[in-house]
Amino acid sequence: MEEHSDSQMKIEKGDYGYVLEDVPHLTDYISNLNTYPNPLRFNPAYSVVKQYFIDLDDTVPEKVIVHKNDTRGVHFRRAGPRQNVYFSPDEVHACIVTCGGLCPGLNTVIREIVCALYHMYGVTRVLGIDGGYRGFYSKNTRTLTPKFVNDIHKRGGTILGSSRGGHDKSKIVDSIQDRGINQVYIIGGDGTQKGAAVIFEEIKRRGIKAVVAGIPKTIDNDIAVIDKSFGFDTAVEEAQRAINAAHVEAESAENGIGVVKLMGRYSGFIAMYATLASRDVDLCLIPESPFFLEGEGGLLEYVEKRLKEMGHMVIVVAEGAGQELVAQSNSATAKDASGNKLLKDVGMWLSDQIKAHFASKKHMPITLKYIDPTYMIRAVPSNASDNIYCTLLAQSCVHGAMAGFTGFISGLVHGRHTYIPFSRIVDHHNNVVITDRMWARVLSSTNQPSFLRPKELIEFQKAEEHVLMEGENSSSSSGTSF
Ligand SMILES: Nc1ncnc2c1ncn2[C@@H]1O[C@H](COP(=O)(O)OP(=O)(O)OP(=O)(O)O)[C@@H](O)[C@H]1O
Ligand SMILES: O=P(O)(O)OC[C@H]1O[C@](O)(CO)[C@@H](O)[C@@H]1O
Ligand SMILES: [Mg+2]
Repeated sequence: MEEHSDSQMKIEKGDYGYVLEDVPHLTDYISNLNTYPNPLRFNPAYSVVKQYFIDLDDTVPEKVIVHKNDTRGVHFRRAGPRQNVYFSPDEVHACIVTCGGLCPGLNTVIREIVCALYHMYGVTRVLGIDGGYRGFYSKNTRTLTPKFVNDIHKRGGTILGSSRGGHDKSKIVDSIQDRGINQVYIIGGDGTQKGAAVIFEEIKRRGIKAVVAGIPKTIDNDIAVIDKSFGFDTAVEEAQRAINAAHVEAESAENGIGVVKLMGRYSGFIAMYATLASRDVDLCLIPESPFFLEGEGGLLEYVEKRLKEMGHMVIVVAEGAGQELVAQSNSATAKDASGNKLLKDVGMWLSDQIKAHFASKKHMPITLKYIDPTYMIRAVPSNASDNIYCTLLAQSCVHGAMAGFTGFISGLVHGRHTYIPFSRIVDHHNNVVITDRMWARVLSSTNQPSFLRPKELIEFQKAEEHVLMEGENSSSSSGTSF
């Protein structure tokens, strides 16, 4: 195998077009490190497992749908415990931080990192950093023990608190160095993982023996490469409650309309999945699919038609949908502390537009109820399947850190736990591909028009072909496509 690496990527190439997009390791920049037998060998629960340790060469392919003449393509290192580790248990001083918006499952991930460190590896020093990145240099820490975290997975939010903004590289790495922290677990979204990559580079530059490991988080489910982000299923499940309420309200009134706004800043995965799960939705609007209100084939014409047919309708709108239309009536833009654009309230705007349209149609009075459950769907504790998923992500992350890997996130790729370099997930988002079959399923379930004129449709198809030719997997790189 020949090895190519630069500061961004560590790539190994093998036969038949095999590519390993590897993650950094402490030995890349520190020589003569001691190794120790993995303590799991002596753990009564795990020592009975036939082949518990991961083969050093195990990797997971990025693409599973292949053709006869395809090259083997990109692979990621398989996650899991290694025979030998690069830390002795009493040497480890770990810390955990949560950043960005809330997401169901954050507390489960915290709990399971602490428990894996204690129970699998015999580590007893774990710190919680309060209030996101700025907590490293402006707040007190708290000691995390299995007893302290025992019940936290039953609560929504994060016991550590979270924040946006406040990423100061030097102050954060100074704090890590001053406290003697040598394992940094960072849970957060794309912004957080960009920040984690910067921390990793600085730690490496200073030559410190400390690993940086991320667990990607966002209920929007738009993180590249991975099958699905934790908390997404819970959020979709919770969204059903709002959609049900909207349906009940709409059905009970003459020409009743229920409008539900769901999260999704750049991508419509929550809206799309909540719509498909519910089957009560007549119109689903997402950021990826443009729409227009007035005239033939427009949204208002469809609403009128649907009301005439059914007597009621339910609309689900992702918060990032139609932002360019809303901006025409309200052009002020603001940003949050992390520099993310603050969105206009498309749900309220859409409700007003629909009301105004029907106000002029005296023969067709409507009753519209607007439900905004945005924060309710992310503030709940994670459901059963997300709890298990969070547990495995946390354990994988701990195994990787103990094995000396650094600058990685732990993520599920086609059902296998892997270590993925930061650079692969921070550079672009996953989006709903509206020329994929999944979006077609939504259109056929709601019966809504696509709002795309033939010329626009051709442009979307061309853009998608271009992405595929560049070797990307489009939305099927995410396990959210079937
Ligand atoms: N490019 C960057 N470099 C360094 N730090 C960053 C960068 N982008 C964001 N951060 C830091 O990461 C933290 C979280 O970022 P952000 O508020 O964008 O949330 P996120 O992790 O993307 O999660 P969410 O899914 O809620 O958007 C903030 O403290 C922010 O300062
Ligand atoms: O109001 P906050 O906390 O900034 O979070 C809102 C954002 O968080 C997200 O869930 C991203 O994770 C977006 O969908 C949403 O725009
Ligand atoms: Mg983000």
